[in-house]
Amino acid sequence: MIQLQNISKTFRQKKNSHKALDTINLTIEKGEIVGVIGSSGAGKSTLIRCVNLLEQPDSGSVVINGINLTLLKGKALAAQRKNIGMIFQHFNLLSSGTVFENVALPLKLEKTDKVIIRQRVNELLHLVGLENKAEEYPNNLSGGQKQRVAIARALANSPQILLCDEATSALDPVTTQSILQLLQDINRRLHITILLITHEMDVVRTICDRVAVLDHGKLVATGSLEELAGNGHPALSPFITTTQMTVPKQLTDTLQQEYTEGVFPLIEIELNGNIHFKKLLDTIQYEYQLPYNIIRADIEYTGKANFGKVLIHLKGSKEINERLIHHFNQSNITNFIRGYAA
Ligand SMILES: Nc1ncnc2c1ncn2[C@@H]1O[C@H](COP(=O)(O)OP(=O)(O)OP(=O)(O)O)[C@@H](O)[C@H]1O
Repeated sequence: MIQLQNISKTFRQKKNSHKALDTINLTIEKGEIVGVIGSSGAGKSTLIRCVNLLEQPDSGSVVINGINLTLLKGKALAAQRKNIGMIFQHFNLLSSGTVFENVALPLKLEKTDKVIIRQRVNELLHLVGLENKAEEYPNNLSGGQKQRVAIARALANSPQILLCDEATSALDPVTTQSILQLLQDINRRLHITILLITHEMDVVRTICDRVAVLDHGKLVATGSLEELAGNGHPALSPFITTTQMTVPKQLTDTLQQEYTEGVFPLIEIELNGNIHFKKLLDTIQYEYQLPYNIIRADIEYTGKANFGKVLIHLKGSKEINERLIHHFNQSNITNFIRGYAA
């Protein structure tokens, strides 16, 4: 179990100081996969680096399986760190060493017997599906293969915890899925606790049991995606759809900001715990009996909840369109009129 208790960290540079982490309290149970999300600069890397004390917090405690790492130094700390593997966005492999040598490195540093090293490295390469690449150099591998080598190396000392700092951010979507599958497999087979940083909601949806949302150094929400999305938690919405939906060409030709005769509102609606897509369409179609066109839809489904955005062209009379928009406003359904088009 990982317990982060009242962790704070301020970076000071000349006259400037920046509080990167502000009194973070987070507990991660053994065997969990927890994703940390937050916008750029929110403190994600700093937080994950505090877990293995690559970054020393100014105050607070990092307690792992009951041992307070923040009180340890030197050899005692090094011994505890062996229990925590880490992988990075850019893999951080030794380009002058073969795949075998890269994976063997942590064991060599431990002065492990050569026969045992060979056996263990082969086991690890088998686990990550690279048994036939042992003698290759990292430069001859794809991004996904490099990350597999990094994962094998991170597991060399049989850690109970794996920290992943944007581990799939440099990979294409298909490779991302295969690395996530590998991480999930490792979590299940070896019961390794995984704490990962990501800015991709897909990563969270694919493998995380829980998500922790950081905002300006503060932990603003924790829970399963279903819980947070189901409650329409505002902390999640920036990671779902941040950009405005583009209006297609056939509508921009007649798009105008004010209502006049012959144009109809183009309305962007946010889907969250407050409103489900199906309920939204039922309201428009059956309750208000309003003709409409769905112009764009970007929807994620998690459990019973959905979240995302839809762009709808309401084609009713001026009065009924306005009544529906009033209903949205009264019901806390976030909406934004992008203009009026024919
Ligand atoms: N070594 C450092 N010295 C000074 N400031 C730092 C240092 N490391 C991080 N910061 C600052 O602390 C804040 C949090 O940084 P951090 O890298 O943890 O954020 P992040 O959420 O991981 O961002 P990103 O998604 O862009 O990687 C940022 O404002 C950053 O500039």
